[in-house]
Order: sequence, then C-alpha cells, then structure tokens
Amino acid sequence: MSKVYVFDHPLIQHKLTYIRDKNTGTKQFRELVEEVAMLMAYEITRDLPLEEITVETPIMEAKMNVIAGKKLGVVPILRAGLGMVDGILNLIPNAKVGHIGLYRDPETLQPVEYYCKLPTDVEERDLIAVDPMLATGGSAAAAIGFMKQRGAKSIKLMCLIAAPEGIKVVQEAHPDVDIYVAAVDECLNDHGYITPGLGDAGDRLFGTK
Ligand SMILES: O=P(O)(O)OC[C@H]1O[C@H](OP(=O)(O)OP(=O)(O)O)[C@H](O)[C@@H]1O
Ligand SMILES: O=c1cc[nH]c(=O)[nH]1
Ligand SMILES: [Mg+2]
Repeated sequence: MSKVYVFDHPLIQHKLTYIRDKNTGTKQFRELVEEVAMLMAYEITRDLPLEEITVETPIMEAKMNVIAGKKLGVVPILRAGLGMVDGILNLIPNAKVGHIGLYRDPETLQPVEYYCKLPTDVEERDLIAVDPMLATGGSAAAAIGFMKQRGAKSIKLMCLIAAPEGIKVVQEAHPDVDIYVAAVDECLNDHGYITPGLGDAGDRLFGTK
C-alpha cells in the first residue's frame, strides 16, 4: 500500500489557510498556490540522490555534492494543476512538463479525458502528478492510469487538499503511488466538493466563476 505524507510545515499551513479563505481574490489565490507548490516541491525532493564532483573554491580543490542527473517530470492535471507548475519549476527548472486534460462531470462526478501529452522518455523519468484537489479520486486515478499506459514507472501524486475518500480510491487503484498533501480534510459534501476545502480550484485560479 502506498504512503500518504502530510506536509505540516508552518509556512505551508499558513498559506493554505489564506488559499481556503473565500475572500482571497484570483491574483492572491494564484500566487499562494504557486508558493505552496514550491514549498511542497522542496519537501518532496528530499530524497533526490546526490553525487560528488570536484570544485575549486578560491582556497582549494574540494569534493562536494550536486544532484545526480535524475530525470524528473511534472504532470499537471488540467486545468487546476497548472497553478502548481511554475512554483515547482522555480526549484527544478530542468524538469519536463507533461499535461493531462481531465474534467469532472458535475452530474456523474466521473472524469472526462480531453488531452494527454507526456515527455517521450516518460518511462525513464520520476514523475510528479499535480492537482490542487483530490476529491473522489476519480481524476487522479484516471490521470495516473494514463501515465502508466504510456509507460510511466515512477509516479508521485502531489495535491494541496485531499479528502479521505479520494486517498482511498487512489491507493486502491495505484498502490505504488505515494501521495503528498498539505492537508487531509473531513469529507466530501453532496456535490463531491471537499469540506471544508477551498471551493472550485480551477474557477478560483482562472476567475471563471
Ligand atoms: O477527485 P475528483 O472527484 O475527480 O475531483 C478533483 C478534480 O476536480 C477538479 O477539476 P475540475 O473537474 O473542476 O476541472 P478544472 O480543473 O478544469 O476546473 C480538480 O482540480 C481535480 O482535477
Ligand atoms: O472540492 C473540490 C472538489 C473537486 N474539485 C474542486 O476544485 N474542488
Ligand atoms: Mg474545476
């Protein structure tokens, strides 16, 4: 069974509270989502392997660590996942970016696919699928399924807020995919929204409501 990691860093928790606030406007919402994604990327990359190289300081030659040429990829689930990409790329500028277009049918709550473009060498990359919301888990489970169908072998899922229901669905469908979140909320409401949550992440990011 995969693991669930909750990032309880005070900066992440502080920013998430203002992301949740309904009085936070589009500009600030977008900035905060990007900042939290960057902080989460800092935490999620803790296990990157290092290798020694030789550098010349002004004083002497010395062996020091750099990140061993790990191939990374970030895969936002459209639309709302886009809001997390720049924050991650601030820290990992050489990561390739794939895109998976999915929206959740408001009646059935089932994911509907409309786009998929992943890096060609997807099987060699460590991929981070990103989406602010893990609600029923249908979208994330489907997106991870598409990534695997196209050859992905190493996948992590990073979300701002998860519902217990969504975590269970992803863990059962993809027991090899660890889940990284800033918060696990109480439950879903009758419309499949995370409670207390933050509302509709895509609409709040792009000002479409
Ligand atoms: O876990 P689930 O029940 O599948 O719900 C979560 C999905 O819903 C939201 O996307 P939405 O369908 O609103 O699309 P959007 O990002 O284009 O707004 C969210 O960004 C997730 O992708
Ligand atoms: O709470 C939710 C659930 C699905 N999608 C969102 O944007 N928010
Ligand atoms: Mg939406």
